[in-house]
Amino acid sequence: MDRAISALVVMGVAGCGKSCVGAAIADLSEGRLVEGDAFHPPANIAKMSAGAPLTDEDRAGWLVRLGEELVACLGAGERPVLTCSALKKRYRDTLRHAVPGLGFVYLELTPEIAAARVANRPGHFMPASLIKSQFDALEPPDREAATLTLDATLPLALLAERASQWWRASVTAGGANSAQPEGGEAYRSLRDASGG
Ligand SMILES: Nc1ncnc2c1ncn2[C@@H]1O[C@H](COP(=O)(O)OP(=O)(O)OP(=O)(O)O)[C@@H](O)[C@H]1O
Ligand SMILES: O=C(O)[C@H](O)[C@@H](O)[C@H](O)[C@H](O)CO
Repeated sequence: MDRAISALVVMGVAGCGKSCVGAAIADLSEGRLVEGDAFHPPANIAKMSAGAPLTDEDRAGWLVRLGEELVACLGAGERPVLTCSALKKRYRDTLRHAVPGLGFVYLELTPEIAAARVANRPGHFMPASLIKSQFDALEPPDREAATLTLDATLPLALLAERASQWWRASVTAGGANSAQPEGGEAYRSLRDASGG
């Protein structure tokens, strides 16, 4: 069944730019920004603040809650842009189960840059010491349907424009092209490597 991308998840490790890029995409696309971190239970925030990485169990309820929030937004006629690390494929599948046809924008960067960004962000609960565990858990969404991989070091405005263009294209293709992974551009796993 043809399906347009109704909602976006901006994903990647801590420090990749999910909040900044997600907000910029929401502005450009008349979407509603949903900050995934706001839905972590206090125990998860306390655990990360103490320098301990989250486990699959820690994240399970959080991901279900995020799926519910996406459904509620769509039910209210909004276009949600969710920021969520979504590090593993099964995490992304939990969100896809809640919202079929979900699009993922993956902000890719190196551990070194992620650590530097997290270290230079005073007042945020996430310590740079957890960056390695983020990459240890990361399963890049290569070859998964409806995913766009972007270089997280590109200028913020360019990242937001490319993601918004891709989302707009998916809406168009949803009416005309197959939703199969090999179908329209919006449904393939794309890597935008054209640089700045
Ligand atoms: N494209 C970019 N170029 C340069 N710096 C960026 C870019 N995107 C984000 N940053 C900077 O990197 C830091 C992390 O950005 P942001 O908080 O949006 O990442 P995040 O993925 O939401 O992090 P977390 O998952 O830890 O909340 C911030 O200081 C931000 O200003
Ligand atoms: O899945 C995770 O390990 C967590 O969601 C982290 O990614 C934090 O939410 C976020 O990055 C805070 O900085």
